[in-house]
Amino acid sequence: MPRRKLNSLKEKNKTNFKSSFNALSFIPRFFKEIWNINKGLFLISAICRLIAALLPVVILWIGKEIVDEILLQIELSNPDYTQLWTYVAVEFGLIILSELFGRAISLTDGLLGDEYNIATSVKIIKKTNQINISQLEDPDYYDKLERARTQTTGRVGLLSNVLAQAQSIITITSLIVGLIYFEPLLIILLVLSIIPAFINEIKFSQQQYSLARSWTSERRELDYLRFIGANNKTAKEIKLFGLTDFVVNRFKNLSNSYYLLNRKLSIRRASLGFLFNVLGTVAYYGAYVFIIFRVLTGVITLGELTFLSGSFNRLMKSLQDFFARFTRISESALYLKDYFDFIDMEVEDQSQETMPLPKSIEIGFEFRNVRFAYPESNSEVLKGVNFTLKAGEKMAFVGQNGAGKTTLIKLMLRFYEPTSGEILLDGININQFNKAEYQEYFGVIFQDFFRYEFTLRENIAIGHIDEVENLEKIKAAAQLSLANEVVGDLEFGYEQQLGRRFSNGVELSGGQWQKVALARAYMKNAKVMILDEPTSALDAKAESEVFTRFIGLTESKTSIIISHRFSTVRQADKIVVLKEGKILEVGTHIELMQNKLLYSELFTLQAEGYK
Ligand SMILES: Nc1ncnc2c1ncn2[C@@H]1O[C@H](COP(=O)(O)OP(=O)(O)OP(=O)(O)O)[C@@H](O)[C@H]1O
Repeated sequence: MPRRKLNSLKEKNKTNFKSSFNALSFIPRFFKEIWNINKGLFLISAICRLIAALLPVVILWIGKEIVDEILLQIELSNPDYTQLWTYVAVEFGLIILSELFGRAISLTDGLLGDEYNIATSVKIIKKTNQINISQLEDPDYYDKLERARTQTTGRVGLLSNVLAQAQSIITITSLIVGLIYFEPLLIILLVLSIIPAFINEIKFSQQQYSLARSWTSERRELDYLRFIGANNKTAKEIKLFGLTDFVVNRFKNLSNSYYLLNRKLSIRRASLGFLFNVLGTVAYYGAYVFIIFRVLTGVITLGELTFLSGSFNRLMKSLQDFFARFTRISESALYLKDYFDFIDMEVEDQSQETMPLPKSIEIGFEFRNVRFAYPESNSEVLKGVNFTLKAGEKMAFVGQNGAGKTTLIKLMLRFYEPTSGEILLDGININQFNKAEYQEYFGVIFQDFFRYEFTLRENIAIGHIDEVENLEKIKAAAQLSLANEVVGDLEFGYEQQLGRRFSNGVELSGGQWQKVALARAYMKNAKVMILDEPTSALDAKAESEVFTRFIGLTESKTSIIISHRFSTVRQADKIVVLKEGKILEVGTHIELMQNKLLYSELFTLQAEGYK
């Protein structure tokens, strides 16, 4: 396993110095986003930093004046300390001010960071909604989404780092001006001692980013293993099947290989970093000895010694911080690039001229020689499918697992495009309609419907979220799907929190969840209703009742139901039997029973099972 990872590190995403620097070009856009989020707060932060940046050199200079003033007054027979105490008072005031600005900066950074965090999270959620289902199912796109989503804290850190960097530049410039004024030679010593450490930092941070990036999918796997190894949903199976060691070993193997690679890099980074920092300290003491000599030979005063050694020390520290921060910034900027890459991901152009959708369905849907293979897959899932679904007709799809039933629905809903062939609505290719408007036509409950850990009321309202406050409608939908039977057992009725993730949450049984999901279908007055195995977890009596109500309520509606239960299927007007991506038979229950092909075989098998 480790070998595979080492190779993958070499192969994947070899970012270099250039890409680190290139990523910095995203910073202006980043600041534009922050500026747009809260201009006032941003301005306050900038002003506080500007003032705070100039304070160190002013404080050092006052310190010099204090020392020189003390020395001057000591020499005098009739000393006057007014000036001295004024300097001390000013220094005291400045220190308090610097504390105040320091606090103001952390406060504004924190607030801006929070606002930015909220705004980007919202952006990511909205963008995810614009992206095609096919893109979301593609691992490469998913990795991008993952990096954009998980690096939010990194981007917030970037904000204060970049602002601190701007502040640092002003402080450094002011200290350099002071040093040049008294001892220009010291600058050269300073620069020489700091550059190697900077190059070292940049090189390693880039390598560490490269490693982290090339491990995006493995990190997803690690997250997944952590999830299945430690949560209440999988606990039953993990315990019963004794899977703990299996999950732990898999987790350990994967994380160890990352740990080893990262450790190697970190040790090299730390050792070289230490060596270069020692070089900095040597330079500092060299400068110190040099200044002491200058005082001893009477070239500079004791006050100037205080100022120079203070400035040199502060400057060295500031430069070290500056360079370390620079590498942190270029590292975070690479994550920023991931975020902007995701935000800039191309979405389908919705602005094209589209045909108006028919107000009501007159003719119906027609699948004409539809073939389809999932992206990145070589095998065709649908191999030339032809059928019509007339307006108002109730159709059932039947077929063994993997026959292509759900895929047909996904194509009808335009989650994917057929590889060839066409799907028509009232004679017009469904591609011609505005996608969002077209999808509004449908009320769909998928077999893998999501169990939202919201309240029961919200879970039902998901079907038409605008009606979330319309309890009457929600209750009516619950009655039709039998979800009202669930309500009686819940302490807080429709306001009951569902699922175990949050406090007071109650878990429902599989069948109860299905009744709740089914209620969603009744929330919307959709023109086409699609139920993809929505009743598999219901007991036989409940299913028959649910389906009779469904038929009754959707009498004038076009609908499709996918089910493996023939007692349900037989009630449909038309049954489509699929086998390995092809239509084997189409007809009513009676017609198909007379055909004596797959349908009658499966029906008889199931009927015998119930005897
Ligand atoms: N997102 C996907 N990417 C690649 N292949 C997929 C994807 N979804 C489904 N498939 C494949 O397409 C084939 C048909 O799947 P589909 O879900 O349409 O079957 P189904 O008839 O609804 O089956 P079931 O009765 O088990 O629900 C299967 O072989 C499946 O592996």
